[in-house]
Amino acid sequence: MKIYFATGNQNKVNEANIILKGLEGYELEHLKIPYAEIQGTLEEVSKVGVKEIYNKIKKPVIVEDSGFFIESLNGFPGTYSKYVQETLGNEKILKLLKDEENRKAYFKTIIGYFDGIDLKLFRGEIFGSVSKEIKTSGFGFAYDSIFIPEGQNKTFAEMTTKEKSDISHRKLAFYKFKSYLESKVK
Ligand SMILES: O=c1[nH]c(=O)c2ncn([C@@H]3O[C@H](COP(=O)(O)OP(=O)(O)OP(=O)(O)O)[C@@H](O)[C@H]3O)c2[nH]1
Ligand SMILES: [Mg+2]
Repeated sequence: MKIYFATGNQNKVNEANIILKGLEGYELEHLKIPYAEIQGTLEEVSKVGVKEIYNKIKKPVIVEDSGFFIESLNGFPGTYSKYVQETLGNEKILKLLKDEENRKAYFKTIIGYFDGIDLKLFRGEIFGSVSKEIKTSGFGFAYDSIFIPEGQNKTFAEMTTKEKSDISHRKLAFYKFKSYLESKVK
């Protein structure tokens, strides 16, 4: 069965394909249809977005809304992560955190699934800290070069996409989605 993934972010599709590798009976197809991202939580954006796309294609579909949340900045940039990444960027984010002791941060992903009957949300989060400098080996995207997952000594951008996808917020959310799909097949 084909499931459509409506996103404008190829990085998400790449990571989702790695995570869902080996899933029997389903095939994920990238759909480059945009959807309105309401001002709200990741959960609200995903719920409204997945219904909007379903109503256009009338086929099982997922959307994914994610964000990067910095504790000492009261959760900023959160649901505005894309806009903040495009306007401020990592250099200025690190400037905001200059001399800040509390470097705690986390990524959160919500996958919204709708097939016309079932509306489901799948959440993934990974906690860690903001690095003191931009560190990359050329992997990852956006905030990956300033985020060090808990228990690791390198940023997401210093990890290969496979290494990141073994532990990321996206992995956890897609893993729950995969378990849900496998339970439907039974
Ligand atoms: O360093 C990062 N590692 C990640 O793994 C990651 N996942 C999301 N993000 C950031 O948060 C925004 C979410 O915005 P977002 O979920 O609306 O995605 P998007 O607008 O890029 O695509 P989409 O909405 O078409 O799916 C994105 O633009 C990125 O800046 C990430 N940053
Ligand atoms: Mg978006």
